[in-house]
Amino acid sequence: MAEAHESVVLLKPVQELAVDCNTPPQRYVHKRGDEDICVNSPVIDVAVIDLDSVQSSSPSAEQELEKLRTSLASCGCFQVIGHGMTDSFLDQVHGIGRDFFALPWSEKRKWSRTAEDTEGYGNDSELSEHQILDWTDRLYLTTNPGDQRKYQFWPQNPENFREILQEYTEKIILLNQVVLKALSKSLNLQENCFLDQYGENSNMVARFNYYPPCPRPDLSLGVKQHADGSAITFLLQDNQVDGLQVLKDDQWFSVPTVPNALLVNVGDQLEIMSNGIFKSPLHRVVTNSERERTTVAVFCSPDSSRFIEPAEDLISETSPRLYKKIKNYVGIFFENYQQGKRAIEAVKI
Ligand SMILES: O=C(O)CCC(=O)C(=O)O
Ligand SMILES: [Fe+2]
Repeated sequence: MAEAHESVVLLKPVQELAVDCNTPPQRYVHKRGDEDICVNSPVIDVAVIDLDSVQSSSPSAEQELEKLRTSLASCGCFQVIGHGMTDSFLDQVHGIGRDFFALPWSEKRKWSRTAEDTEGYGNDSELSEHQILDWTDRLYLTTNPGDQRKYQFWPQNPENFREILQEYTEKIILLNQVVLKALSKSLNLQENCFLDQYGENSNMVARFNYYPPCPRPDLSLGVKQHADGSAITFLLQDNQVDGLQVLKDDQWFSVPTVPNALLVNVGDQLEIMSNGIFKSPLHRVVTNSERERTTVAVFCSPDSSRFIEPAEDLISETSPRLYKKIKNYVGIFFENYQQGKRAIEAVKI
């Protein structure tokens, strides 16, 4: 048991590897040509949507919804402001992640993932010996439903960690509802159309991502290219350091950080529910040699025991149903991910 724990889990944290490292170990190096790692990509213009305005009864609400639809069609994401969270609260959320990763390894490892679990503090899960590992350490925690939390992985250092993550979860639950209603309205659907598929026990997982400086940003990636298996991901970026890139028309673009905004990313499950109108974009994270970067992603999905499917009102003779009715998409996602495949392909009709 102890041995399994050591061999499966305690890959040396990237944060420790990065100390005095001139070049990343081979397991972290992408072959030239497989991943064209361009650190200085052009910046993409991601729309900034004001949720206050979307919810108002003024004519600007329609314009804002139109902007939302256009941005999603163009790059699969948008930035949201008017979400009701103050700068100082978002700083605190970011701060509990930054302060946690600043603790010595001996302290952080008290919340290490174990061989049996996907949650806790650790780095890339090694799924095969050929896998190229991501230049990142993570803290991965189920936050909702509350009775599925595994508090043995929730740090108590910094001491406000649990309290802030609890408050952030409550706010994201509400934000997720507002965003899903706006997305439905932007397609002229009943406002609860997507939300109804979520059920009572929507699933939320928070992932604190820490990217240490990397001596060769041209060789390694913070996160290799992927699409999210969620319905929606809310990403609190690092105000100081960029790194996220999104693929559009076969080209990588940098996603800028907008102060006090959360980046909303379409995941595969919303692609299914919208019958492919909203596309779950491929994205990745590049590194830099100068500065560490910390982000907080919250992945929101319908209750895993419920079936999801394309909204009935989006299906017609001219736009036939494109995806199967399925449940537990996150399970399907990881099964495919392990084989290096995109799960969304497996659920297409
Ligand atoms: O840290 C980032 O900028 C993005 C992370 C990401 O894509 C993920 O956690 O799925
Ligand atoms: Fe992602």
